[in-house]
Amino acid sequence: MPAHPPKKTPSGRSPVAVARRALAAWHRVAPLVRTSRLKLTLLVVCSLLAGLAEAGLLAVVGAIAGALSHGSDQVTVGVGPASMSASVTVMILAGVVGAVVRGALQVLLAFLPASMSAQAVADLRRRLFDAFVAAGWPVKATERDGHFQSLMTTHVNAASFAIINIGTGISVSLVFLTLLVSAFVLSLPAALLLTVASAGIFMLLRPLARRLRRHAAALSAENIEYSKGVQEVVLMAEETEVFGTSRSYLDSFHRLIDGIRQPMLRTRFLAQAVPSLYQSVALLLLVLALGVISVIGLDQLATLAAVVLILLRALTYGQQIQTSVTALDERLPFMHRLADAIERYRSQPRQDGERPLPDRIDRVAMRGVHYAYDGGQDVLRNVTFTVSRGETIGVAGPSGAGKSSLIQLLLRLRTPARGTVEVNGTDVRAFRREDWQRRVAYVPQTPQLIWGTVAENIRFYRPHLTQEQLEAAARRAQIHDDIMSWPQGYDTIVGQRASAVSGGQRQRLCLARALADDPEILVLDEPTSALDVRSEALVKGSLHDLKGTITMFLVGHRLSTLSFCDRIMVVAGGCLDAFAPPAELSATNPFFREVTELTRRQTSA
Ligand SMILES: Nc1ncnc2c1ncn2[C@@H]1O[C@H](COP(=O)(O)OP(=O)(O)OP(=O)(O)O)[C@@H](O)[C@H]1O
Repeated sequence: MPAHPPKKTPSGRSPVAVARRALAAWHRVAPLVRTSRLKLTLLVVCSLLAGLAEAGLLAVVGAIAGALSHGSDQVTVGVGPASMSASVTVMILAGVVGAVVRGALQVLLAFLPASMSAQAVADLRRRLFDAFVAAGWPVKATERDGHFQSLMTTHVNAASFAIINIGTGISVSLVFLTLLVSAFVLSLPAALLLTVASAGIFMLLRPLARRLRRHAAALSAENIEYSKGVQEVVLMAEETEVFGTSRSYLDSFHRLIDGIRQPMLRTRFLAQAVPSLYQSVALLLLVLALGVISVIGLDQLATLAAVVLILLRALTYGQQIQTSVTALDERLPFMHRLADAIERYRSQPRQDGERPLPDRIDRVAMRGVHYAYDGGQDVLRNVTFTVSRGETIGVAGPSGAGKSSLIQLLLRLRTPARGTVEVNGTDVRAFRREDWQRRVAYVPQTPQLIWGTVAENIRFYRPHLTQEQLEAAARRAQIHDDIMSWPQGYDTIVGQRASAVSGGQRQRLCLARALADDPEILVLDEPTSALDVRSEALVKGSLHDLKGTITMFLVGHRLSTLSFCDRIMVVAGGCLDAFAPPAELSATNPFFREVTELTRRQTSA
């Protein structure tokens, strides 16, 4: 759910509505171009200069044409009541200079939006990534699969084009206005007459333009659905490989593809057709100009030619404004989603403390801890225990009892709703998270490998770890011999889908990762549940060797995994039902007795 309802983009095509939409777009884009203020100012100045250069050039061209048609070698450019005369040669030279200046300004005007866009994309990706990384675990844990990838790629790309559209939009609007003002300055009556006439014709095209905008919005929505679908194709590749690609699976994806076809056809068609119609309007304007000439006579031919040329160019820019607004309409939903995501990540930052962690962690405890997900019912209730340094603790209990939730509180991934997690008698929230992360290690139930070498996987972005430390950790995790048997040893490339690494090897590689920085507390979530017998024996061997040297918390469904623990917590219905050595639990705890009996029967069957 977004942090707040998505802001609705104002609709309509009246100048007020377009201005409101442009403002809404600007509201979204402004934070992205904050670092490019100088470029933005340069864009405005260059646009005004380009408009003036173009208007001047067209006025000179019109005046030269007028002079040549009269057989005169003196060219007069009239600006309102004032006028300026020079020879044809001087005017042609002035025209060449004007054309070169305008060309140079246009190159700059193409460069500036591109440069602002590239800068904004880098800034946006950094902000998004930093916000995600700094967000608390509850936000990350609820992130939909593939959503973050989509934000960082598709959405950011759309935003980059939106910035180009905004830059181009600002530039062409200013050139358009400058040309319009120039036409009025040159000849008020001619400009007024032609503007009113063309505005009337444009009104006739408004329904088409409105339709184009509607289809563009529909296309944008379909594109977002489509990209979600594509993400799932890869994400679910293994499952569909196993379950098979049924007719309904194929049909559902084909429907996504077909859903885009109609809005795309309509948008692309209208995007082509509308500009052509605008060009037809321009031709109509020419015919109209001939009519005006016949009414006001040939005396003012030069000025009139300049006004017609300038207004024709202004029309082209008007059309570009239209194109920019349509493209922005397509891209704004992506920008709203990006802004919502950043807001959501930032709204729940990771909690941190200020005090350094004590040199020795002698005791870890929970006191009256309650926890509930998203304001729901308590899934942990009044959990209280103390564990001493070097103890090996098992965490057992039925499925859904709250074992993983308890472990997540211990890892500081989540914060208790009530009660405290304590270290040496002090609330753990008081201590720096960075210290906690360094001295508390974790091996999740399904550990993940990054795409990189074995050494990079064990080091896991901790550059201070030496090769010797990596190898020592690999030995403790009983994976060193396997690594040495691989062709490139510690330089062998592995990855999440690399077939060279078995499930058991992956588990032991991740155990080596956890051990590499000599943690004082090690938390393992079901470390052997998905392993073959040999891998399970190897992992168990490692854990036996670690016993007593490190404080260990071991979540396990199979009691065989927990049999070597000093004490076992039995979590049931969110409460700590029992906490005692395995032998004592066998005699006193019903859950423990039942599971022991079931395991015994399975083994003897
Ligand atoms: N992210 C979540 N949002 C909402 N409820 C959750 C979430 N994660 C777990 N729960 C609920 O909290 C309760 C405890 O779940 P938890 O995963 O801690 O149990 P568990 O003992 O580890 O289970 P299992 O052995 O099956 O992994 C369950 O009722 C579960 O549905």
